[in-house]
Amino acid sequence: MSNQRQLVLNLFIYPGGHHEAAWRYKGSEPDRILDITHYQELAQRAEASKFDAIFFADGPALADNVRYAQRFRFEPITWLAAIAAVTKRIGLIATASTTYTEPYNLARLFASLDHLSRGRAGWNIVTTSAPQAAQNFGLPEHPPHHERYERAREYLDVISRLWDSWEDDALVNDPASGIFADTSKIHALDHVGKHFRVRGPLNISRVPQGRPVYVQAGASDDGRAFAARYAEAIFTAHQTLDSAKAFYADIKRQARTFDRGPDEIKILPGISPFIGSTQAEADRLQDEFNELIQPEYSLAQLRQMIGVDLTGYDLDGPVPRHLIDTASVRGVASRFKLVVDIVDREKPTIRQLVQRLAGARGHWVIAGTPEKIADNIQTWFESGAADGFNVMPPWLPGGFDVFAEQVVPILRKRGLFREDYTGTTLREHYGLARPASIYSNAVKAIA
Ligand SMILES: Cc1cc2nc3c(=O)[nH]c(=O)nc-3n(C[C@H](O)[C@H](O)[C@H](O)COP(=O)(O)O)c2cc1C
Repeated sequence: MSNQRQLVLNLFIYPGGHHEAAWRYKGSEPDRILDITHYQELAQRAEASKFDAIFFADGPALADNVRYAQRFRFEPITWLAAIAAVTKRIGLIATASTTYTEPYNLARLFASLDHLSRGRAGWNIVTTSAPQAAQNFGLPEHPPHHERYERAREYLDVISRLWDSWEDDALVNDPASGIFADTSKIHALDHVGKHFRVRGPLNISRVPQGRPVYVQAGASDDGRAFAARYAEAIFTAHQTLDSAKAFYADIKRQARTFDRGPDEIKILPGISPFIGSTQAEADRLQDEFNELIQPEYSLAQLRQMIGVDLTGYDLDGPVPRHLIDTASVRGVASRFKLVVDIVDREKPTIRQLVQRLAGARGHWVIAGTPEKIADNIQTWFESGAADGFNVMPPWLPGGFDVFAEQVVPILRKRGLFREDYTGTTLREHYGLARPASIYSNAVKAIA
């Protein structure tokens, strides 16, 4: 294996593809959106390309305008269990909310996924930004941002101790002696806090990875501080190299204040590539998708991001910047700023702006030849902007296939990406240590 620093590559699967109109594209398979074999095949393809993991986003509410786009959600942990059954190495990252779940239940779900997959589970920790979720849980309103993070911090302390509550050698399972478990190595938490009261211990032995890999995607001050303290991988959205470099440096700096080294956190921006044999062909492909967008959907998305409804405005006229009130941020603060920066930097028409966001909701969308995509990936990777990427194909499966067949070999030839797996767990793919239970002492480094 090359001892050169290697890229992390995840396949970020959005049912129907990341471009909002992907389901209408001639190369898509819209009728397979609820066909588990479609996702099993995608995972097998990602595993054949030696990707680190696949990842599903999630939220406990119908968050988008499903009249015009395939934006509903299956529950990802159950879906990943079916994918685990037909794969052996690829990591399996599911999103779950600290605001709308309870630590004990979620600890069991991820412990089951890590056991059944032999150590491939990752948890994308979200506090849930979609305010409509509150209505599904009997809350009068969506908890404010800072309160969600306060709850998330307590949540992480509790769930980490649940996963640690069986020491690694607590499970004996010895029919001869008749001892199944050494109960002196199984620990109650007796946690009483502001948000949770959890006695513990967990009702299953410690998982192969010790704990699932902690993934997070915070962007606000609270989010970044949380990520610097707990996250082992961070998903993030950036349009420019400079913005990505600034984020990368900030997180690594903050991690040091928690005595965490730079290799303990992998920073993974999203990239959504339109690939063609020439630049013109790649541009045409992107135009083909953008011609399929439906303004009713796009303007509703834009309203969620910047709090302004541009219905009725001339799509080929300028974005009315004066209507965007930067003093009172709407929606997800980081996405709000990202869109306002595009408007200020590029002065797009409304149509150009919604087309810009149609590809991946504010993530980096790039059209070009396989060499150009590989060059840009290498530049971000080598200039301190990324430890790897969440690959977000505009459409599936074709958008992933062309990346795997035409870009990955170039990265491999440049020594930037693995020829083959050297480990079997997600921690080993990411080069992360396996944490020991807090009830024992040494941190057991990976082999
Ligand atoms: C790649 C990526 C994936 C995300 N997936 C989800 C998700 O599945 N569910 C969710 O509620 N939020 C998701 N988010 C939003 C983040 O959890 C977070 O709320 C957002 O980046 C704003 O940061 P903040 O929480 O610090 O305000 C995602 C963000 C990124 C960049």
